[in-house]
Amino acid sequence: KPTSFSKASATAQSADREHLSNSLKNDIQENAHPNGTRQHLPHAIIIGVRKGGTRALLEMLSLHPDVAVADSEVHFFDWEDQYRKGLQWYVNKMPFSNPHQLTVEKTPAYFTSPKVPERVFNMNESIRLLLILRDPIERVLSDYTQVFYNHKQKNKVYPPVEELLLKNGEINVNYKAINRSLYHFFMQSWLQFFPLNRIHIVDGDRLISDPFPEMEKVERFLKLSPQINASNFYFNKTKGFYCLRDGSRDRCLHESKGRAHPPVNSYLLDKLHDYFHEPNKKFFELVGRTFDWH
Ligand SMILES: Nc1ncnc2c1ncn2[C@@H]1O[C@H](COP(=O)(O)OS(=O)(=O)O)[C@@H](OP(=O)(O)O)[C@H]1O
Repeated sequence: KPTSFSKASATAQSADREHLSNSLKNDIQENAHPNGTRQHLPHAIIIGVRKGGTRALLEMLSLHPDVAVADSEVHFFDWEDQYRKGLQWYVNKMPFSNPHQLTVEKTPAYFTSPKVPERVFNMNESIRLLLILRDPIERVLSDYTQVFYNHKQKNKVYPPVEELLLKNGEINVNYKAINRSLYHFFMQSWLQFFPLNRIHIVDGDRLISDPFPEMEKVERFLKLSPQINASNFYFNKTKGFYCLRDGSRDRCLHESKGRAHPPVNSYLLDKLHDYFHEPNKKFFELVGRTFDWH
């Protein structure tokens, strides 16, 4: 059990716990399909980070025959109205799978949502968690780009990136995209409920540049037989990213994945590097590992 188990116990009276006891895990119907497949609570969850490469990770994991993935983001633990629907609702969102398969869902917002670590712990304290992180500055720019395009789709204007990143000449710490890249802050919350060896961190920058070795590590963490191969990946020059090859089927990620980021001048980049230096260091200490972040 995590060392902070007593902390979790102390909050056992919380509304969440009561809510969960109303939908006891034993009462859950693992809906059976006539073909023998069933829906299960997830054995592993990709908890984030937003824009870290969560979709790529899920798609790459689904190359494995012993993995069944929920295609859409479920947002069970982070959206109050969904969480109130209870675990049966959650199971109903899961894919039908064979007995030998692991069920996996991904919701990138879980990592940064304050109530989620305890809620996941209450469901299954020995669940395996996958966290994909990339250079915090790249993540900020990717986050900005995502929101920029969301606005564009609705014919709305969105401020230039510099305007959001800076306030009175300093990094705007209230800008959400900056805040979400403070990995050490959110990681601390997860480590209050889960030991480090239950959280596998995927290097999102490496998943982009050379996905196969990262996926081998994921297979090992999930105790899956090594079935994903280097031949499952090929570099698509037009897309500028690796795409997947599954039997004779080739597929790249959606065009919204791998978009160009706005150019940022070197003055602002230096400021961002300075700003993230300490938080990154704290994160490396927390997880006992370093990453090639600039
Ligand atoms: N193989 C491959 N193909 C395309 N894109 C890839 C791939 N591997 C990782 N990525 C990176 O994934 C980034 C999007 O991250 P997420 O899927 O976590 O975004 S989201 O939070 O679900 O919106 C996305 O961010 P952007 O480059 O900013 O679009 C990609 O850099």
